[in-house]
Amino acid sequence: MWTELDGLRDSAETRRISALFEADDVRAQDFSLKIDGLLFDYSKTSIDADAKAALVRLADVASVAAKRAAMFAGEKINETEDRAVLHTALRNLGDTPLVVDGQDVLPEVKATRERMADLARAVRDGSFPGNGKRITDVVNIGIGGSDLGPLMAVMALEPYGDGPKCHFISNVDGADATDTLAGLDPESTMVIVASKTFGTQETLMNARTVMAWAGGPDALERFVAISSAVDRCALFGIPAERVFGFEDWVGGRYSVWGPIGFSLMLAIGPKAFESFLEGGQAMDRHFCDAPLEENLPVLLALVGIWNQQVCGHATRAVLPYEQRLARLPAYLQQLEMESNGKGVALDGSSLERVAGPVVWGEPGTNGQHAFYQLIHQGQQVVPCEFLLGAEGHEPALGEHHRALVANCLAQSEALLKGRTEAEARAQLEEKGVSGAKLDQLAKHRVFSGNRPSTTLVYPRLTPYVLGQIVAMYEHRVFVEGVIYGINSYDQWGVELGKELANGLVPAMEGKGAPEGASASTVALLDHILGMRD
Ligand SMILES: O=P(O)(O)OC[C@H]1O[C@H](O)[C@H](O)[C@@H](O)[C@@H]1O
Repeated sequence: MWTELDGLRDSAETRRISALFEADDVRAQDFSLKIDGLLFDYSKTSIDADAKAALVRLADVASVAAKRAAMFAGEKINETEDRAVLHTALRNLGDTPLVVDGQDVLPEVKATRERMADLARAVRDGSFPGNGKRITDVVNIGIGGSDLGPLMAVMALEPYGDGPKCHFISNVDGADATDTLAGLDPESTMVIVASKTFGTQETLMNARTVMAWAGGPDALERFVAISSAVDRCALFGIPAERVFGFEDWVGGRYSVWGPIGFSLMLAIGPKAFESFLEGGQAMDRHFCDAPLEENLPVLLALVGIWNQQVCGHATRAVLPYEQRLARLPAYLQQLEMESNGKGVALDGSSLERVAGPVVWGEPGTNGQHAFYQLIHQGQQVVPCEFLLGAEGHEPALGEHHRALVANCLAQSEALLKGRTEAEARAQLEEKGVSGAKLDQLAKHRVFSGNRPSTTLVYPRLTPYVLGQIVAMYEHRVFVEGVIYGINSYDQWGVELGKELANGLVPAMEGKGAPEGASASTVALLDHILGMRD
């Protein structure tokens, strides 16, 4: 399956991206895609026509189209957990039945969304709780997929946030609850306990702490629970009318579209939330209908595969030139690395290739003043994914947005072109530097260039556009997972640490280290216990 691509490695290694532009006047058009207001430019990569054809064939041979159909049809493609993968149903606003295990799942999804919208409207217009103070603040307690999606989206859509202010508690570190609750009034704060399993240690501990802060069980009237284990919510004391359930075919890191997104719905209102869903659904339609070579999530995945498997780049940086997407890299770290950071194929055999790169990033322009040094001159190449809005939300600050765009475009240009030693020397000579100093300094000012990047331009970060972008990344993960032959929808790799942590809690209470603990862990425990009062 990989032979054709592997055969392109040698030519890819010697090729310069700038030469591809010199040889092809329309490269920028041929290696970019425009759909529904989005422009995805992948011309600043080393992919040429042969490489693109080989990549598309790879997707074809891997049966991306058939597996995509199976996912959307509700087949149990999450084989290790025997589940369907249907987060797309949460943003399916149509009426065509979607049958899973003999039942159309859409009416229930819609009914839950309507119940959420009713409560959200009541909170936002002040009619909830009715007998007390108006809700001004919302605290979402959750972690991983029950935190990162809504947190990222609430922040991204701040200009649409005309509802209560949302806060997020995730870390089991008591500092998170302490600092988040500081200054909040329990009587005007709604608390959302969000956990797919309703069994996550951090979330339940934080929920108990926040309940005590709010005034004990009486405060439960301002609590909401979100879970796919609704019976456990009742045990916690949250009444059924404020419990929003979802099915196990929604993976945690894919769950922002449904009840887990309730904080977002409270912040921006049900109408704007629906627009977020519409953006996601539009991307679903494009993903299902467009041919592989003109399919945005497919191309995004293939560029990633090229960079990692052919060019050997082990990481990728996500660099949004949009301050409000500051948490997008963290969100994508879970989405991509928890989904595709695997070592075995679906059938249990070891993967022959390393699947799933390390994903990291920060918003521009801040990153420029921190780690871009390595990106430009470090010896390991980091493919960069730039995201950029053609317009911002601050028309009065147009100067800022112009500078933002200029910086983003300048970075991909610098990565592509670099600076030769001759150019560096000429610049220094102009400044009057000469002799040995010139020889030395010129070397430090050389940029190899030829470093790949992609740029996604969107019109403006609206709820619809955010929906498009998030769904695009979800489908990229799917395509990469299919090509690697893995199950992108389980996460067994997080379990061992949880089990060991449970065993270590008693040790922290002075009951001795668990049997079999390593000498290092025993010594660390002794040291920590010895330092405590
Ligand atoms: O939503 P919860 O059931 O509380 O799970 C929260 C998170 O915990 C886990 O350990 C998983 O690695 C994540 O995929 C999940 O999103």
